[in-house]
Amino acid sequence: MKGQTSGSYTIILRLEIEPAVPFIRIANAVHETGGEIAAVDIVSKSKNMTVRDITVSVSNAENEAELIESVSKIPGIGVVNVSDRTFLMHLGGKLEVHSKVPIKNRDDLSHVYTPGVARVCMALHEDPAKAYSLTIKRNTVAVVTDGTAVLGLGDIGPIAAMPVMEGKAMLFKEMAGIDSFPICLNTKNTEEIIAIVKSIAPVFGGINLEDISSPRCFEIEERLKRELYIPVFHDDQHGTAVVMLAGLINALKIVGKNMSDIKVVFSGIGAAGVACTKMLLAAGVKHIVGATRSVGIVHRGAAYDNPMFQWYAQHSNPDNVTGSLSDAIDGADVFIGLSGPNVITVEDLKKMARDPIVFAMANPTPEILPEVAEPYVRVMATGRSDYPNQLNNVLCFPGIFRGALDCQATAINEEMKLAAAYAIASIVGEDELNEQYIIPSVFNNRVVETVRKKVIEAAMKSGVARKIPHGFA
Ligand SMILES: NC(=O)C1=CN([C@@H]2O[C@H](COP(=O)(O)OP(=O)(O)OC[C@H]3O[C@@H](n4cnc5c(N)ncnc54)[C@H](O)[C@@H]3O)[C@@H](O)[C@H]2O)C=CC1
Ligand SMILES: CC(=O)C(=O)O
Ligand SMILES: [Mg+2]
Repeated sequence: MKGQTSGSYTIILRLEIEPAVPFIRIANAVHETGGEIAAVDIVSKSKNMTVRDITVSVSNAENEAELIESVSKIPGIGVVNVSDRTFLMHLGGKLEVHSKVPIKNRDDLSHVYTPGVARVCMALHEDPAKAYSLTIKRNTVAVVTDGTAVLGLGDIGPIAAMPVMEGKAMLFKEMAGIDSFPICLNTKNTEEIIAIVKSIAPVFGGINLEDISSPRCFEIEERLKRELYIPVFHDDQHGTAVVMLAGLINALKIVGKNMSDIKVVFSGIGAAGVACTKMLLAAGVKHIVGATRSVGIVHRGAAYDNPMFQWYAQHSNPDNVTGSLSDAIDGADVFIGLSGPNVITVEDLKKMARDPIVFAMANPTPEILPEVAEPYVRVMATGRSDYPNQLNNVLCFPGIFRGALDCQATAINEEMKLAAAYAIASIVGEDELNEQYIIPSVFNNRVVETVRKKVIEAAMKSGVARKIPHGFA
């Protein structure tokens, strides 16, 4: 089946090719099945046989099978092996622990371990605050999940969640130099999760909650924030909201509209949808309507089991309209998708107000694909790295935690989140801003430092910083 190929679905075909077979036969077979050749390498060459690795982007598993069959049918070609680059990068996991001090002899050993270590233990026993200078606490964050809302894949459990959590830990390290560790819990019980996180908290300078489904995520975060003295941050709520706001600040400049005048429609009222709604309300948006697959447009007068839907009904939908997502989108200036794949259509986009802004942020498959939506929208963004305008919480969590850890903040509060959003938006200069560039790249090395600086300033101003880092007065 042909479809859109993706840089993240890449296979490597190792082929034995007899000399009589022209390469164009292979290229045609790949092309005809919808694959795209990304690279060709020679592994070995002899008089009778050339072994090549052909790296090919495919659209899905069905496309992969079709492509392999088509190539293997070419006379004089043998398919030796097929490997998947994404899986190869996960072999053995993506993280390891390094020690900072070499242990080469007994003397080293007696300092880093017993007997020397005992004196350090007793110093910490007398003054636990010294953990920030004498242990890994200063620079270590726990990435905690129960595997119940992993990307848009849903409740796939703690083991299946590991690759995402290892990925988040890598991003903390690569982007912000923060050490972090994936902690995937084999329980969905709210009280158990709270108790476990509180029990492991002594090791960590911060807790990043990840991919915990709503509405449990709200209580878990609220309780941990109240009961711990280190920052607790549910990334899917606040990291997403910060980045979404940054994107919207810039997108509105392009279309010449104000926060206070726009109508925003949300698909998905889970962790991310609720937090983004709160962030927009704080930023001055007055007209927000939210819908989900299960209950349609959330409105006053309906009885919802989910307590967050009750809250949502009270704080959105000023005209108290009812119906489906498709009804809600009528006349909307902005669509924000934090739900699941392919939930809106071109017909829905045609009903939006002038210069539609569409943030289809569901991962890995957005609410509508950019190539489908683009002819009908002015600004299009997704959560993915293979399209322009990547609105993904990775733009926020490394920098916001870097700032919070550096000033030993007791919390990450609203002031710090707003500061982070404006910091991210500010990186795209007025002269650079355009429909394809509303948000800086994840690889823009100014992002983390700019967010860190503004977050530290906001933490100091709002009274949650316990330490004034060097360079801040
Ligand atoms: N781009 C980004 O940075 C981020 C994107 N997300 C994406 O947002 C989505 C929701 O994440 P969370 O709020 O953490 O999950 P959640 O489980 O807390 O909430 C999901 C919400 O989406 C709705 N939903 C799920 N599948 C749907 C479908 N096929 N059609 C319509 N509604 C559907 C549910 O009813 C619920 O309201 C996921 O796809 C996730 O990958 C989440 C966080 C960050
Ligand atoms: C990006 C992210 O955190 C998510 O899709 O869940
Ligand atoms: Mg997430």
